[in-house]
Amino acid sequence: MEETNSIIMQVQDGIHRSYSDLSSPDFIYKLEVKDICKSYSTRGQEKITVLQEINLQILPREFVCLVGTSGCGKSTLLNIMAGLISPSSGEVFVDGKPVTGKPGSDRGMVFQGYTLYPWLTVAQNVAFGLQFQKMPKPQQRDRVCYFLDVVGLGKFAHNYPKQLSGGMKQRVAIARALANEPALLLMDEPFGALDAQTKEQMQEFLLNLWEKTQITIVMITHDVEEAIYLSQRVYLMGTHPGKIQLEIPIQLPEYRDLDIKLSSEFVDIKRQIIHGLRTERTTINF
Ligand SMILES: Nc1ncnc2c1ncn2[C@@H]1O[C@H](COP(=O)(O)OP(=O)(O)OP(=O)(O)O)[C@@H](O)[C@H]1O
Repeated sequence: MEETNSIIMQVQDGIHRSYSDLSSPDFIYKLEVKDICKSYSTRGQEKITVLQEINLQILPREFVCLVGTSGCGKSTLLNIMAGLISPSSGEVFVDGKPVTGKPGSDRGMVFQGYTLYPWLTVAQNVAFGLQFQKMPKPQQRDRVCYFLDVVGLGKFAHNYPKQLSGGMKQRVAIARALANEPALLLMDEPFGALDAQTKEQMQEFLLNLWEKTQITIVMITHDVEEAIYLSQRVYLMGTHPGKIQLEIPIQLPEYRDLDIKLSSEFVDIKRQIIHGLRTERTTINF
């Protein structure tokens, strides 16, 4: 392989996306987390440090998952990336620009709970953010139709959320985030509430969507198999305080089907991550 400074060196076999040359002076990470620390002051108790010196660099069009034991600070970190909460120190950059405000057209967010507005139709939910951009109505309609088709829900535009299954609701939430055309999608356990079968369908759907788009995705999950199946890199977070414990490049072909979960390569990676999580759990002092 020729590209010596490219992340594709980490991937064996299969078809690769051509990432830019990391050594180029013009190279800008899609997302860069620099020396992030976060402490909370709790009433009557001393300050707790939740995140300590977190540094991450995410490439354009990468799919990266964060895993870690409960309470290690994953959601806090994702919310800092989104600009929903401020770090105590350090900075986050998207496309080289510091993150200062709430998610907008550059950063989309999808949460675990079904965060749709129950009084709005599916189409109105997807259009919600577009109204704030003051986009003309015909353009809004086109954009909503397009993204409902992308998530396979074109026929449900006039339905209400209560008429949809859990997986369908999450697809609407993804369409709503995508409708703003973010270059970066931040997902906090988006499939955590789904049954095993729907979850696998959604994993296939998301991987397919990612393959078809240029989008960069950072996702939190408790499901180690999900993290390996979806991403190019997994970060294992340690706890008390939260920190990056291990970075695991996922050396699997980029185009994957669900059966890859049964392969020996996949199981080897799973073993590595599960051992990392176990070690972390046994070193926690409560
Ligand atoms: N607003 C807050 N004030 C005080 N402590 C907080 C606040 N938000 C989170 N914490 C604490 O920060 C730590 C990290 O929480 P966070 O939700 O980021 O963890 P997590 O890894 O996402 O957990 P889980 O996997 O269970 O969702 C926890 O100990 C939590 O109690």
